[in-house]
Amino acid sequence: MLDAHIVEAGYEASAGTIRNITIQVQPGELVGLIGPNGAGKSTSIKTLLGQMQYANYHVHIGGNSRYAYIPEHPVHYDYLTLWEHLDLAAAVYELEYESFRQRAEALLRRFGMWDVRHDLPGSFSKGMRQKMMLLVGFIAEPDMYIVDEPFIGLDPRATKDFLILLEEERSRGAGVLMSTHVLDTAERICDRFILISGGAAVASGTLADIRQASGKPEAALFECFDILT
Ligand SMILES: Nc1ncnc2c1ncn2[C@@H]1O[C@H](COP(=O)(O)OP(=O)(O)OP(=O)(O)O)[C@@H](O)[C@H]1O
Repeated sequence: MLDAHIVEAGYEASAGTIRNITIQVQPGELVGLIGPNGAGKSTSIKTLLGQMQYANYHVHIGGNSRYAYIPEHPVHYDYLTLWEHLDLAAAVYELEYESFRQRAEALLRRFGMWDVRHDLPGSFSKGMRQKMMLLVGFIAEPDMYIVDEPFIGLDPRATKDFLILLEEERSRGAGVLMSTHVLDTAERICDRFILISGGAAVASGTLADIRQASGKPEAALFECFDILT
């Protein structure tokens, strides 16, 4: 489980860009971090990961939990092939080789990347690089996924495969924190939401809680989003 309270964080000590955000994710739960451009979603995620230059926060990732971070913008090593990226992740997570190999093959085939496993990411399209990030994240079967805007760049088939895989991982007990702008999908798949606007949490809870905060008991998530941000 993930339990975090961010008092304040930002790019400079003099100007905190986010403040007072509490993020909790239980095993098997999918929590959506939503908010307009520049609201502070990525900053919140980078704070959890200890990547912000200036941050005053408390974060606890339960027990010996392993987590995977799937970044919004793909990051890769130019001279490692797709397979070598997976192999590197397997080494970092200390996976047993044979089970790693089987899982890697299954994931690569599932996402249509088996035939390009020995290619360098420089030859991949944007969406293929994004898929590579998903595969690197999924390879270790971690206890917690922290995913920053996964949908931009994925085609409908990859989006569907990603959502099915996420569901499987959740039923195994993995928790997920996911930032996204794709509100109709978020409404369908998230258990709870944290709505961030202007660097602070303006509402959080289930869809019913968010509706209540927006004063519209029947509204879709995007209508609540419009009212609250
Ligand atoms: N590298 C940076 N240097 C300085 N300020 C930054 C930097 N990146 C983001 N910011 C500022 O931090 C604030 C929060 O940005 P953040 O990237 O967390 O927003 P976001 O909610 O993830 O937005 P988006 O939906 O556009 O990805 C914004 O005001 C932004 O201008």
